[in-house]
Amino acid sequence: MAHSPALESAAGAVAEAAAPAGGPPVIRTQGLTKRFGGGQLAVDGLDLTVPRGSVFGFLGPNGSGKTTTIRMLMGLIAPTSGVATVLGESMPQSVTRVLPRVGALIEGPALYGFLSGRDNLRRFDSADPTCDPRTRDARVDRALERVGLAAAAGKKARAYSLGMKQRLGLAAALLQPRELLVLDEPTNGLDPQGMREIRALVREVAAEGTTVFLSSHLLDEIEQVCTHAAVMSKGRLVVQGTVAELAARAQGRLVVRTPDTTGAVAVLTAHEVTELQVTEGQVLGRPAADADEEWLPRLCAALVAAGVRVRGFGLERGTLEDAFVALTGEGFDVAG
Ligand SMILES: Nc1ncnc2c1ncn2[C@@H]1O[C@H](COP(=O)(O)OP(=O)(O)OP(=O)(O)O)[C@@H](O)[C@H]1O
Repeated sequence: MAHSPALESAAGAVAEAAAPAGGPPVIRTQGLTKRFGGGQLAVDGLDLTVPRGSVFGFLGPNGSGKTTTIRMLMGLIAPTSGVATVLGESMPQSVTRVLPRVGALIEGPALYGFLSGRDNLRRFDSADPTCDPRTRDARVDRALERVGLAAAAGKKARAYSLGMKQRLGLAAALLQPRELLVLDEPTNGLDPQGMREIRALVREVAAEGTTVFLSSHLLDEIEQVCTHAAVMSKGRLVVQGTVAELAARAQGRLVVRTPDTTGAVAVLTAHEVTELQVTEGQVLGRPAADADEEWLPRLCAALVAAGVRVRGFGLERGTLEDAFVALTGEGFDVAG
């Protein structure tokens, strides 16, 4: 996508509207940029603001720069330019102070296949110098319970399904209460039930006061669990804000149910409704961008006056997917 200054200023406006009422953001980046050795510009001038207490969805198609951003935020790779602060500290400079306050699941957990799920967690716990060894077993059991792996805890990790491995990774991130949980595509490879369970867990962790930052290429996932979202496309931030604000930017769709579709199309066209689609007993269309509140009842009256038998009439709410398509001018499932 060619970069649009209009989109950039729109992104800034929404970011300001979504800024927290009090307290510094949990994650903030300014001009964060990563150019890889081969010249690949993976992240380009990213200004991101993640409010404390949010469930923040980091959304974008494959290859849009999400993992590269997360790796910079976690101090795993250094940015080419720009700055990132996490929990008020500069990254990667303060990585040793910041990481104990963050639970992270990035690119799948590093597990020992020959160890059981429980022993893998014990290993993670013992690698953390802040964890008291005397309470280790209780912590490990609680984490296994939370992710639904208590019954499979004695099995070797190599016998785990992808979903079970993902849950074990999440259990590792949840061993200690954290201020921030960072999850890179946490539901990738899970079946619908597994996805629901992870989403429920994310809501639960957020309700306890942990800020959650999760990346996803699934729009409906973001709509279901996130309070805020940022949309990436080809390394650049397209927009960020609350999910409600973003969805509100998506234009609604007009739906007219009528047997008189030809007459309805004539009236809708005269009222500047575009992208008309006619199906059996129904006409769909896109209202003009500047349509005001009074436009809808006026249009309905015009349909009736033209003798169109209106059996149903209304505006359907726009989805985040509509917003994404409207903002980027591209479908969502394109590789970057
Ligand atoms: N180590 C690397 N060296 C060179 N290019 C890289 C490297 N890592 C990522 N890239 C490139 O940077 C771009 C962004 O990749 P990134 O993995 O951050 O995207 P993503 O949004 O997380 O996608 P995915 O969900 O597929 O991981 C891609 O074009 C990718 O090929």
